[in-house]
Amino acid sequence: MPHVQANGIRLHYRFDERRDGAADAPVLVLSNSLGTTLAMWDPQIAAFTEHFRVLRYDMRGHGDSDAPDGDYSIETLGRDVVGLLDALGLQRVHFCGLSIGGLTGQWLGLHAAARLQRLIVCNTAAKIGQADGWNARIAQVRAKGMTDVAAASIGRWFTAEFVDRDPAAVDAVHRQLLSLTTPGYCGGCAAVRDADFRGALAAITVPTLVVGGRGDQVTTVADARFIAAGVADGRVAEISGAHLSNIESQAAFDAAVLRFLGVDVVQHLHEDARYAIGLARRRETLGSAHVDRSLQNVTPFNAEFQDAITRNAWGEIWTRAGLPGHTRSLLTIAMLIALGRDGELKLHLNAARHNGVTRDEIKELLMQAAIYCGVPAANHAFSLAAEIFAQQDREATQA
Ligand SMILES: O=C(O)CC1=CCC(=O)O1
Repeated sequence: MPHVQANGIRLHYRFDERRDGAADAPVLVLSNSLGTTLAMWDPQIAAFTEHFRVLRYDMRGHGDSDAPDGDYSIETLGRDVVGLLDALGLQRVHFCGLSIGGLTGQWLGLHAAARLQRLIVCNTAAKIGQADGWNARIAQVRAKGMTDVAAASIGRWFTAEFVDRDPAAVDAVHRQLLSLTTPGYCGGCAAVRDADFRGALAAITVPTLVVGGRGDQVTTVADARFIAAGVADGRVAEISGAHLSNIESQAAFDAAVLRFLGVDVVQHLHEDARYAIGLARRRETLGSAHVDRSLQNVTPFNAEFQDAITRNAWGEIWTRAGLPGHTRSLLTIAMLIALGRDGELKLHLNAARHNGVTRDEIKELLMQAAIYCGVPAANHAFSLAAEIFAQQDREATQA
């Protein structure tokens, strides 16, 4: 288990060479979230080492790195990274950090830009949470240890659907949380509590990708958009999943990061990965119940068609970064009205709410359709929409 002496502590790291052994390949550094270890990046290693040498480390207070007593700061965590790079003789790297790792990334973008080629900050914000909340969490861990906080974290970090689908992956993260010491975890909480980059983002000039999880309630897609709009050269990739989106939506996460780092993902994406990305996007838009029904109804006759829809419609087009899901839903409804395809139209009138489309927006769309598709088409669409809304209301009262 290699360690370096960096910024006054022993920092544990792991360096995975590129698959083909290219010693001069660019380096991608991965920085973990509060409460996890460098093992949180296990799902990424196979795809990332196809293209990069991958350096991951346990942030101070976590895993096998030293956990000194006292409050940490994001500046200290940033200087740990600079110390790690110096110790390993690495001048410039790509840096990818999640949550507190994304705060560290913002600090590096401001104070160590010369060391960065490209910056990726994931499931993070310019400011995460409020001081009161962090102080309460610190007090809870000091009084009772990690048990309750670990259970609550799992509830925030993954969607319920993922907890059911992949309990082993969730359990691995739970064990990382339980392995932490009180000083290590509380020191990290203090660093998050005190970090606020809201007024400083414009000074980050390194090209930056901000990855946001559509199901992330901790650091939202709105937080991701705020960072991307604030830095000089930013863009957002919205993917499925909650806070630990690299685990929950591995294929989409890998694709977003690799695309930003210049890998021709369309070429490189394995069909299984495209299927996984597509299935997650399809579930998110149409709802898991509908997708489960479709999968249960697969027959030898329609299996290849179902597979093609998942990979192409959902894995390739609905996941493209160029338009938000909200716009794609509105466009899809408009096209289905024009084509007069009632079955698909009802499906998307029902699903659009999952992409943030409101009933008022659907009404406006139907008014517009009355001009461009004709009054009979819009009239019919109004009655289908009314049917769908009534059904949604019935389901809401039954729930
Ligand atoms: O602990 C959480 O739920 C969220 C979090 C904030 C910073 C981090 O790394 O995780």
